[in-house]
Amino acid sequence: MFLITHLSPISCFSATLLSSPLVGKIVKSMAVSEANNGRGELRILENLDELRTDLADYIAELSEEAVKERGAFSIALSGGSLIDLMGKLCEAPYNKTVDWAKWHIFWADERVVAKNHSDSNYKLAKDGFLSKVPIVPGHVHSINDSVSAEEAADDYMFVIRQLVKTRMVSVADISDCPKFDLILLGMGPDGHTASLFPNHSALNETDEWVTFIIDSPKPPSERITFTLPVVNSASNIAMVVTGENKAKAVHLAIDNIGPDCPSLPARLVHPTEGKMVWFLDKQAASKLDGLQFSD
Ligand SMILES: O=C(O)[C@H](O)[C@@H](O)[C@H](O)[C@H](O)COP(=O)(O)O
Repeated sequence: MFLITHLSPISCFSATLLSSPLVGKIVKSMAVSEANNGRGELRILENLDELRTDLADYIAELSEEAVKERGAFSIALSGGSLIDLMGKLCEAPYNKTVDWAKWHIFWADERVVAKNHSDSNYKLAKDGFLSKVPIVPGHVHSINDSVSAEEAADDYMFVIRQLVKTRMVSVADISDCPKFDLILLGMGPDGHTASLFPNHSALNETDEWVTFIIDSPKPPSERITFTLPVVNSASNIAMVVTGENKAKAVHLAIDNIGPDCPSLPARLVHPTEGKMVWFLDKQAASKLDGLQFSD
């Protein structure tokens, strides 16, 4: 029997593995993450409160490292439950200790609606996070909400290109893709992530950094999204997934399920040079192979 303990000292939940495949995968993936064949590090948290604290610690640490190394922290957000789960960053000690002036905010995906619309990921982040910490307004790179989805994707690519030129956003070593310090992603029960949905042609986009869709199965239908090459060029990717309704998708996205493995978008996320961490609560992790929870 093996014990996975995830790295944060405050998050003392552990899971027992009854068989070796999962632990083999975790150890292997952590060991070879730079070689790009793992599914990343798993952090399975006892409850949402612990997940919030662990996620805030993780983001704060990455911010500190990036600011120390290159004087800026480029972070891309998603929509959904993520913003609420990042909420501890607005509280002590993070609200005082994080170097907010160095943050540059982007969106891994955005719904093509007005910025004050209740569906807007910008509005969600602004109300739940950005308005509560001293981020420089000029460092918040939201999409152009007054044009079509296609134009909004082009505009957003242009914005990112300018920031890559000035190195506010780094560039990947082995492609010309932007290399965000951190991309935060959620996952739907169908395995979609950002606005990359199962069997959608957007999954095959390799020429553009940002693409658009007008037929999202999750409303609203019009969205723009980072493409897989951009997602996978990030220095760090956090996949934050909670709730029992995601357990099957988590299993399909992480476990070794053989050749018939469906092309689940979340499974296609694996950083080329960076690191990936899964933040899961017990419910979302409940269908992972060989995992049994000890109370
Ligand atoms: O704007 C969006 O719709 C998202 O970016 C999307 O990819 C989201 O992250 C997942 O659907 C998970 O959302 P929940 O965490 O709310 O389930």
